[in-house]
Amino acid sequence: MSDYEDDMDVDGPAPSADITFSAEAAKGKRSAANLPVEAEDSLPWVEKYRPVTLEDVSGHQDILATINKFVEQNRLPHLLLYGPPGTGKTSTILALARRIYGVSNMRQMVLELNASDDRGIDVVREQIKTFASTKQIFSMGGGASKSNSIAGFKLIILDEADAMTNTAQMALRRIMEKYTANTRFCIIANYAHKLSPALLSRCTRFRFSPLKEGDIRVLVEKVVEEENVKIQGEAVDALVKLSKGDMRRALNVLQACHASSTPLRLKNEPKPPESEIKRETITTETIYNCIAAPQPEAVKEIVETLLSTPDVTSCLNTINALKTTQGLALADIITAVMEQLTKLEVNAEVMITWLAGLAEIEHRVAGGASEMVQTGAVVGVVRGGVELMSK
Ligand SMILES: Nc1ncnc2c1ncn2[C@@H]1O[C@H](COP(=O)(O)OP(=O)(O)OP(=O)(O)O)[C@@H](O)[C@H]1O
Repeated sequence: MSDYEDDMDVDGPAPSADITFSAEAAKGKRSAANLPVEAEDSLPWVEKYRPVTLEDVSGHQDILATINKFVEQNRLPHLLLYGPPGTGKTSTILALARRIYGVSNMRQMVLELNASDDRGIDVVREQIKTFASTKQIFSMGGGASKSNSIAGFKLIILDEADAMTNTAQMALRRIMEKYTANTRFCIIANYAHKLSPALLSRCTRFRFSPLKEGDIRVLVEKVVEEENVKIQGEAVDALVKLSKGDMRRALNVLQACHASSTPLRLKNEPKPPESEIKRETITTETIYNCIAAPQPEAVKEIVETLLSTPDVTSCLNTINALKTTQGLALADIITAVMEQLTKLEVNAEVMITWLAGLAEIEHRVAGGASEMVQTGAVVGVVRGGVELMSK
């Protein structure tokens, strides 16, 4: 679009040596594509399997189609990518930057800042100013084409922008206006409602929803094959379900379970060939333990006891015994119990008692209330609903 193309100005002072910027340095996020093979071995899988191109990003077809259209039309508005963690916001913008600039030019053209750093907006402003005003010293190449004029814009990625104060957001608004001539901003946040309306109105918004189980499964199965993970089919099902749309969580849990299923090696012992490593099989139980989610049998026992035992003390003892033996947190028990209760066919009054009661307890637990007292409250709420049934 012409309003983006006309006002490019890449002249300015020579690059300053003292600013630190890198497309992928923030939060230790690095692309496996740029690393030597030996280093890849010790990489967390979330980095090793981070999408390199936009085609590698799972799910979010509509968003990817629109972003691809922007590139084809030589148009790059300011972007806001928001949504829950581990859904591919950072990966998408890095893949887009790679597509626009090519790997070799990214260092010069992309500045990634973590907006929640406590360096303050003044430092951020200074970094942006220096970055935006430095001259572009590369000749287009390495994937970027000369006719592709959006490659002339610098890209500033502001991660975790929702952690910025209101004052910082106001300052950012000004900064965005000032450097629009040769710079585009991509704001990344978990919650759009924590961003000021003034910032929101300057960006084209994309909501990254939790990934579908099918999308998570495809990558998990690929990693299982490539890393020789020994895992039961049902354990993959449990992993995909318990990840709740968070791909980072799925890969981290899989890697942790794989590591714990691999026999320990002595410090100087060389790594044996893959075929000789005797790993234990990862089971559903391993996955539940690693995620620290209550095992389905434990939840079943808790729910059955709560529904069928009028003796409140006995209910409390059952929950407390399971909490101790399985190391469960009350917050996780509440979520699991609620999931089970909502599957029951009961009248509206009972269901409202359960839902409203458990929601309140969860809120209190999140605010630091005593687990012991709140465990009693769970028993009270569920039994209260059961008593209503018999009226
Ligand atoms: N849509 C996806 N397709 C493929 N891999 C993904 C996707 N989403 C997340 N991942 C995996 O999870 C890791 C974390 O993803 P990413 O950093 O893009 O998430 P994010 O949405 O930016 O999360 P946060 O809000 O916590 O910063 C990636 O390195 C990648 O391995």
